[in-house]
Amino acid sequence: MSISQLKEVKTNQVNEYIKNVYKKVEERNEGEYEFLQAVREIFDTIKPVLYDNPVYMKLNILERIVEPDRMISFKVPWVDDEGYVQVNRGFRVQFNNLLGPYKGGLRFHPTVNSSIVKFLGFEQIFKNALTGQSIGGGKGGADFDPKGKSDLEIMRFCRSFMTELSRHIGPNVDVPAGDIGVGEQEIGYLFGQYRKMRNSFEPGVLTGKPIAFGGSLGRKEATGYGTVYFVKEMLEDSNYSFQGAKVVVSGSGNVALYAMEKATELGATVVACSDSSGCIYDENGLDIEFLKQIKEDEKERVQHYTTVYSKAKYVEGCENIWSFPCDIALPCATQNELDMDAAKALVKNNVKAVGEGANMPCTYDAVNYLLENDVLMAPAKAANAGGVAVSALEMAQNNMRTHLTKEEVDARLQQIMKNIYAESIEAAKKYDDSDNLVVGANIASFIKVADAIVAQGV
Ligand SMILES: NC(=O)C1=CN([C@@H]2O[C@H](COP(=O)(O)OP(=O)(O)OC[C@H]3O[C@@H](n4cnc5c(N)ncnc54)[C@H](O)[C@@H]3O)[C@@H](O)[C@H]2O)C=CC1
Ligand SMILES: O=C(O)CCC(=O)C(=O)O
Repeated sequence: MSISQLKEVKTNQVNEYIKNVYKKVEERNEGEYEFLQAVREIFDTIKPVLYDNPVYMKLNILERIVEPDRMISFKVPWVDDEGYVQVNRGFRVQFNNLLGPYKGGLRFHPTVNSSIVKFLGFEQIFKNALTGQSIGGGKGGADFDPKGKSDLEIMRFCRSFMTELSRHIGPNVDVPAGDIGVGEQEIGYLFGQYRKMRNSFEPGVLTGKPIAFGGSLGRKEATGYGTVYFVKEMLEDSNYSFQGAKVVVSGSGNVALYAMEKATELGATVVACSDSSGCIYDENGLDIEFLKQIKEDEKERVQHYTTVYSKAKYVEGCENIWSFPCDIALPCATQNELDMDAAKALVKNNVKAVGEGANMPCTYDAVNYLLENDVLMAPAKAANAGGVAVSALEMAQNNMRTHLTKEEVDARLQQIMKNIYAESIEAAKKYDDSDNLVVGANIASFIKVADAIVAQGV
């Protein structure tokens, strides 16, 4: 057999293996579109690694990686302010703990279901591997909508949620944190109930805690800052920077606010942001301090911004955010918020770079369209890994009963984001002969997890 024939045989074996495993994943997870989307993106990008390491196929790494260690689903009854009992469904997926305790956030949002939790948990495995810290992959949440609930209702919900979750987690077992709808306040209530259930003060069981009982300085800012640090590395490689750039950010929650703050600090003008109702736009730049005040302290909608800044424009409908011209787009709200139409609008307006602050914010076809049109693409697994990386620093501080300063955390975060960029670009060049960071981040993280599976046996 000639060398080219041999290569063809090997390529066919890889394609056949991937096709067969994906078919099983589809059958086992019918209708779980977000999860299937996340799996497909990994499978489509790691072919060269399987080609070079056939042992991964012999040991059936793909089928082992896509099946969670366990998926927990539970009832969360709670009493509303009118005295009625409400029931929600809670979830925790413990995907794998090959590299460290299961680690990943909790999301409280009405759309939470097993597909959402599994896609997030699956992404978390690879993201956490990229951080270079000892953390495995997990995620959780509930179909509870905190919007419009009183503080007391949120507290009662959190305490009921933790009553069940507490039996499945622990500082060396599984360490949840925040995500959409779960911030410092919810983590505080969850921690309070865990402490009561266990009669034990174990700060390392949750991250994103208030500073007073073991939270890390810099955790609140870490995901947004980290996204901007990653995009900065990517831009610099193309002789470009945030200085003077026009930036559009979707969302106005934890990730979005701190991405806007850091981009502004680096000399960019943030011209637009959004919430689930609509967008605000000001070509002269938004006042980020004021935005933080209305979102974090006053819990207002973004439209409220225009009551003080009358020159800013409010546009109904969050999907309109991508029609505002910009050099850099940072989707920081939710999954699949940037679709093909949005990608086309961005390309038409000559966008230079897209940095994913949210998890899987771009649809599969949008990512490919952006790449085909030479837009620099910072994929979520790499770009938003700063939050969980600082969570791991919080765990380390809790273990050692010590505190890092905000400056120390920020310096560590910057170095971690630089390392993730370097590893991802190196893998892209080695396996894909390209600068494609989507491929690079997937391959760099996949190899770490696959090697751990091999080393730890069946
Ligand atoms: N909080 C963290 O440390 C991390 C969060 N992420 C991801 O970042 C994204 C945002 O999370 P957080 O900022 O923590 O949540 P958050 O609850 O603080 O904020 C979410 C924001 O998005 C807005 N929103 C929801 N759907 C929207 C839509 N379709 N269009 C525009 N805005 C919309 C909400 O109004 C809110 O302002 C999520 O995808 C999350 O999984 C990723 C890594 C870490
Ligand atoms: O800080 C953490 O543990 C998790 C953050 C998170 O949920 C994420 O990276 O998507």
